[in-house]
Amino acid sequence: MGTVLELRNLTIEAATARGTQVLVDAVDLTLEGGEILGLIGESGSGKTTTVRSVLGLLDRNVSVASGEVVVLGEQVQAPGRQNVDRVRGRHVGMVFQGASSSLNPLMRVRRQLREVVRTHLPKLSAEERDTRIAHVISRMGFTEVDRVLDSFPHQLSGGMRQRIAIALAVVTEPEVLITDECTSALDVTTQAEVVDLLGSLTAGSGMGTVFVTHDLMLASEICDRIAVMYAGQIVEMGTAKDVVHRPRHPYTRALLAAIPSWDGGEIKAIDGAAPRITEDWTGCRFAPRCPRAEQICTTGQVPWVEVPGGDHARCHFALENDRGEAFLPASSQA
Ligand SMILES: Nc1ncnc2c1ncn2[C@@H]1O[C@H](COP(=O)(O)OP(=O)(O)OP(=O)(O)O)[C@@H](O)[C@H]1O
Repeated sequence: MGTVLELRNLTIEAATARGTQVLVDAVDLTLEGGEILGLIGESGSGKTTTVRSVLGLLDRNVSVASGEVVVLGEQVQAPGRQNVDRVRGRHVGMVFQGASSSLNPLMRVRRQLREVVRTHLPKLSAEERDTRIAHVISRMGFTEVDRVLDSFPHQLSGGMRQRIAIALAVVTEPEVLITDECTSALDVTTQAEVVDLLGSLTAGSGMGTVFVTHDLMLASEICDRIAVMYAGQIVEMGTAKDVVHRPRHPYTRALLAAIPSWDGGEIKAIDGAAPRITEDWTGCRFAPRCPRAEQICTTGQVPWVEVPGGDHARCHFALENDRGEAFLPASSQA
């Protein structure tokens, strides 16, 4: 289906009163049409900044310092260059936490959808536009299409509103869908419905979805691949199955250990906090909190290690567990 989004060696910095802070550091990611890529990590790890760069929505003091963002083969972000307007809304759709950020409370759903289609697909006739709108609403799982289209947002439940927000994002049939904590404000049942919906919209389509969440278990349910972010870097990248069942980075293992009832055992919070990253930082960012850290981890570059099976981890000890024992081959761990 082809690559729809690439982040190449993307570094994003913020100018702050305390000097330059590196928010996203040399991130490489690709998204294929038809796949869901999870971007997960603790609050402050740089997930939102990463995806906002794709949408051209960085804060005024934040900018791309090096690298590039490429959508459908076209560079849309690079240092001193931003060309996002052509793709945003038309080729890149977005859904954020809480539908209220994308819905206009004063407009009926039908009018909101019409405005999006009119803006991004001006050549469609009124009839084609309305056919597309009715179609997208039924794809969202609504059976009473007209009733939903004639509603104001406040007349719908939270889960329905979030599905309308998704409809607004996909009505133009974008190749890239960015979702940022789009299920966080929902109860568990509604969350599952929205996750299923994203799965069915993406699978087998030409659209790739980036699913940003702090919830590793939720990501493992919906995503094909998962990228784990820590202090601005991708520290592990692999298939969802491998990242959850054979985590290669101590941070990923710590995230899993912090999940209630993951293995029925004790929940272990990750002590300490992620460091503030400046341009002269060296060594592994997780080393101060890592149970496996040794002297080598505190200086120099940390290698991006390919592990058998094709996944990657940014760790000197990616081939060992926290006790320093070599991992068994995947085939013997089932
Ligand atoms: N405009 C800004 N100026 C300075 N620092 C910023 C700015 N915006 C974000 N940051 C910092 O960048 C880091 C990454 O923030 P970001 O929101 O991308 O993380 P996140 O992983 O998405 O977290 P969350 O889940 O809480 O949204 C944080 O330390 C944050 O404080």
